[in-house]
Amino acid sequence: METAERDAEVALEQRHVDTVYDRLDELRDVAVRAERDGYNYSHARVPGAQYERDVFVYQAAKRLHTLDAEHEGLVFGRLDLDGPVTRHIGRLGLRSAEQKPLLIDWRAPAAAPFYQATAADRMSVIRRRVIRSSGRTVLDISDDLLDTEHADPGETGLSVIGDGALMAALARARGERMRDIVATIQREQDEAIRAEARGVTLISGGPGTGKTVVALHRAAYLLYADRRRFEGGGVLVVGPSTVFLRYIERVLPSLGEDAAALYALGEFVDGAKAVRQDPLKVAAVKGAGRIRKILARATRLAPPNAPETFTMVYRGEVLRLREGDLIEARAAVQRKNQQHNHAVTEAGRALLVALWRKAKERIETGLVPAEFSREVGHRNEFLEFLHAWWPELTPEEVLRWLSDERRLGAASQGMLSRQEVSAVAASLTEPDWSVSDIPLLDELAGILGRPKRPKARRDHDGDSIQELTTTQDRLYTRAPRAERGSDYDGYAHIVVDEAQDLSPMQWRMLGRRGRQASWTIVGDAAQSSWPDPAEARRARNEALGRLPRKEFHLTTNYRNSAEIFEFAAESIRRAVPDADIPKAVRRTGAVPVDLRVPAAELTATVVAKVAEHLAEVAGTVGVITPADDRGKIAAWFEPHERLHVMTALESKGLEFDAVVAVRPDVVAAESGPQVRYVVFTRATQFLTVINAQD
Ligand SMILES: Nc1ncnc2c1ncn2[C@@H]1O[C@H](COP(=O)(O)OP(=O)(O)OP(=O)(O)O)[C@@H](O)[C@H]1O
Repeated sequence: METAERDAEVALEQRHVDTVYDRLDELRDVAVRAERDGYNYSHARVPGAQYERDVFVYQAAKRLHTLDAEHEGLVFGRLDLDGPVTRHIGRLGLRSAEQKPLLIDWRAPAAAPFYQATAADRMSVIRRRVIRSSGRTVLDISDDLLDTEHADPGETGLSVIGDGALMAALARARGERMRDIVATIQREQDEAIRAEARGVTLISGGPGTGKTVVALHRAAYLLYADRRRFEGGGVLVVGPSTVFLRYIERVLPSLGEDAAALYALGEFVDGAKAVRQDPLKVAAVKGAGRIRKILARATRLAPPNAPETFTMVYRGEVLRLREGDLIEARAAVQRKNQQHNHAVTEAGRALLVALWRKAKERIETGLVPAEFSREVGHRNEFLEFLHAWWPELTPEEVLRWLSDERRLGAASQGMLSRQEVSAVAASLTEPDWSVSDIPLLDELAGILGRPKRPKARRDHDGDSIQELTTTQDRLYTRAPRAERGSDYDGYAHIVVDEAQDLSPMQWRMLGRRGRQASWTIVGDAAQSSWPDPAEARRARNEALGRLPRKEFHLTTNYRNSAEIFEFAAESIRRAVPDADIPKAVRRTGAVPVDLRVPAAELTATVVAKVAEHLAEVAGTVGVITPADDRGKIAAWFEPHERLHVMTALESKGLEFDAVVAVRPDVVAAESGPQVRYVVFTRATQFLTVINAQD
C-alpha cells in the first residue's frame, strides 16, 4: 500500500482521535468541578445536604474514574456503513457538546457489526477499520473490506489499508498482565460475549481460544447491558490461583468496569487465604462430596478439651454428671438438629435436665423444676461449665481437630482407608491452609452456623467515618470484595474460569454464593487435573440448579504458534483421543525443541536455554516445573523481571513468549498428561522441552 495514502488515512483518524480526547478533557473538567462543588455544598449545613453531597460527589468521582481508566487506546475502530454512515468505536461512549455521537461504546448494539459482520453477512458494513494508538497518537490502521462487490475504492471513496490487525495483536510480546482484546474480538467470541445474561452460559474450547478473555469481556458487557442489576448484586469472577488473578485483574478496569470481585479458589474464607496445593491424593479426598459426611460427624464429636464430668452442690447435696450422662446430654442436643453455634441454649437445657435427674435422686422434698432451672441455670459455675462443654466453634478449629488421626478415623469410620486417614491428617498439621481446605472451612461454616456474638466493626465501614474520608477516597480505596465479604451470597453473575478443575466441594462453595446468579462457565476438559470429572459434573449441576443453559464453542487457538500447538496436540491426542483440538492460526517457523539429557546435565541445559530465550524474546519467559522441584529450579537463576519459575499447576491460564518445560514427563506421571498439555500450551513463540534420562 502506498505510504502517502496510508499517511493520509492515519492523519484523518488522528483528527478524529484529537476531537475525542478534547471532548474527554472537557468532560473531565466538568467532573472535577462537579466534585469540588459537591464539597462546597457540604458546607451549606442544610438538612439532607450531607446525603445529597455524597451522591453528587460519588457520581462525579465515578465518572472521573471511568474517564481516566479509558484513556489508553480510547478509539480503536471505525465502521463505514451503507448510507454512507461512519461510526467510531471505542472503550466508552462519548457525544459532542451538540450531542452528536463521537464514539460508540464497543458493547452498544450499534457497535456489534464491528465484531459480527463478515463478507457473507456484512450487516451494512462496507469497511471495518482497526486503529492502533499509543496514548493520543494514532500509530497505524488496518482495514477489512466487506463489500467486495464495491471493492473499487473509486466507487465507495474509501481507501483500504493493510490487513491483519489480529495477526499483529497476536504476534505482540506478552507482558505481566493480560491485555484486553476489544479491538480484535472475533465473531464466534463476540457471540459468547453478547449472549443473553439469563441462565448459564457454557463456553468450551481448547487451549488459547480466548476463553478467559471472552469471559472477562462478557462480564464487562453484562455490566454495560444491565448496569443496575449487575452492579447492584455484583459480578464474581473466580480463577484458579492468585497468580492468575494478578495476571487478569487489569483487564476488567481497562474495560471500564470495577464492579466485579475477583477471587481465587483459595480466597473464599476471610482470614484463611490459601495458596498451597495438597498432593493430588489428599486433594482428591478433600474435594470429593463424601467429605461432607465426615465433616458433619466431626462437628458432633465432643471438642478435644471439653470437660468430661461436672460436679456442683445444690441444697447441700453433691450433683455429679459423669461421662455417660454428658454423652447422653450431647446426643439429646444433637437430636434437635440445630447448628452447633446456635444450640447453646438447647445444650444448657439438656444439662439442666441431666442435673434435675440427679437432684431428684438425692433430694426428696421441696423440689420445683422451674425454680431449680432458674437457680442453677444462673450460677457462674454452671455457665462456665456449659461454655466449656459446648463452646462456640470456628470452622478452623474443627478442621484442625482432624489433624489428629484418631479423631479423623472416628469421624470417617468406614469411609476412608487407613492410608487416606494418615495422609489427610498429616496435611492438616501444616501451619497454613491448602486450596482444597478452603471449601471444607466454608462447608463447616454452614454446618456450625455463624457465632451470635456481635461482629467487630470494620474501620472502612462507610457511614461511621463519613467525616474522615471523602466519597472519592472510598470509591478509589474500596475493594469491592471487602465490602461484600467473602461469604456474600447475593451475586448477580458468577464467572468461573478453568472450570474443568473444580472439585465437587469447590462447586458447592460457589453454589452457595450464586443462588440468585446467572453464570458464565468456561473450561476445557482436556486440560483437567481433577480425577473424577463425573462427580464434579454432578456437583456443578447441583450448584446451577434448573437454570436454562446455552453453549458456545471456540475453535481457534490465538495463543500458540501453529508449530507449538501441533506438538502439544500430538501429546494430548495419545492420552485423550477425543480432546477438543482448536486450530492455531499463526505460523512462525520456530519448531519446538524436544531434548532428553543426562540427569547431570539438566541444570546446565535449562540455564542455557533460558538465557537463550531471554535474549530472543521481548516479553516473558516461563520455566515450568514438576510440583516438588520449583524451589530447587528457581534457585538456578538470578532474579529477572521477565523470568517466571512456577509449577505446572500454577501455570494454568497463563502464557509466556517462551516456555522451558522442565521434566514434563514427571509432571505427566504426577498429575496426568492433561497437565503436561497445559504446560506445552503456555508458549506463544518458543517452546523448549527438557526431560532427564534416568
Ligand atoms: N480476538 C482476539 N484478539 C487478540 N488476541 C486474542 C483474541 N482472542 C484471544 N486472544 C489472545 O489469545 C491468548 C489466549 O487467550 P485466553 O488466555 O483467554 O485463552 P484460554 O482459552 O483461556 O486459554 P487456556 O484454556 O489455554 O488457558 C491471550 O493472549 C488472548 O489475549
